[in-house]
Amino acid sequence: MSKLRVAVLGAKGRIGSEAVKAVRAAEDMELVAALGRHDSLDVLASSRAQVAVELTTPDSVMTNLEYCVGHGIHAVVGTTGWNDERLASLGGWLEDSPETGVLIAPNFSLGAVLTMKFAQMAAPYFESAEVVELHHPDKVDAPSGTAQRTAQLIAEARRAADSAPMPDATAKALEGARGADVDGVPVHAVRLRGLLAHQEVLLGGEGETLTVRHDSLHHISFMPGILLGVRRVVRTPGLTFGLEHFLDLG
Ligand SMILES: NC(=O)c1ccc[n+]([C@@H]2O[C@H](COP(=O)([O-])OP(=O)(O)OC[C@H]3O[C@@H](n4cnc5c(N)ncnc54)[C@H](O)[C@@H]3O)[C@@H](O)[C@H]2O)c1
Ligand SMILES: O=C(O)C1=N[C@H](C(=O)O)CCC1
Repeated sequence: MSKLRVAVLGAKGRIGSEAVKAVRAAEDMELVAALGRHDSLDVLASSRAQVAVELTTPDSVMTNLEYCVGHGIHAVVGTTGWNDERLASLGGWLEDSPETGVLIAPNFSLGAVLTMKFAQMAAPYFESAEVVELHHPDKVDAPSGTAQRTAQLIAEARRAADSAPMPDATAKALEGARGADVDGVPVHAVRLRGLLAHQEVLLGGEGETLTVRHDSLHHISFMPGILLGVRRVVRTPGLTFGLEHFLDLG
């Protein structure tokens, strides 16, 4: 069976350099290109890449994806910065290239995907829910893509259950003290040397709390998800948002 021809964009970055190693080590894949910020995207076409693993920065990801989708190159995207406007642009490009698949995964680690799932399941059963994400201080965006997605899933689950508004008597606060409001869910971001990527979902009800915590301690934690994404995206046209769609989580 022929190997999947894979390119990595952001190949010199923290996660990109780990992805280069993971693709090289995968028996069913061939690393055909490893692009940095100043490399031409035309290397993707000339190297006949079938899948691009996009691990760059929020200011680069859209240009890269427009090129990939326009050239029928499937993409597995870990880069953050997604909003409705960006998703609509991507949707338009995919309409013009209906056989191309794009996976956007706010988090590739299994534990983080499960954290989001558990938070979504638990949210309707508690009065209060807040998200705390903790990352290394070189991260350029806040709150994390994972925390934003987690908050959206909590909000969707609470809406579906017709939950009452969360109790919060705060009448006076320093700006930022209650975190960012993501779809009505407070999200707090910590940046601390020594950390990599961590998240706690705090849920509270009368007389009890539930905390769901996940820790990525090394970038290797994201690799099985990236490789799974590469294998699945080539047979999944259109946009898939979230690695959970490629996992059998019930
Ligand atoms: N989804 C996940 O599981 C996951 C996990 C870790 C990081 N991330 C995200 O991945 C992104 C990268 O994170 P990082 O910590 O590796 O950052 P980083 O700054 O270490 O790496 C980004 C790399 O991309 C390069 N780059 C920028 N523009 C480029 C372009 N046009 N073409 C090719 N390369 C380009 C930069 O020079 C840099 O080397 C961030 O958005 C981060 O939040 C996602
Ligand atoms: O280190 C990062 O940067 C990470 N980014 C993603 C996010 O913003 O959720 C995933 C976790 C690590």
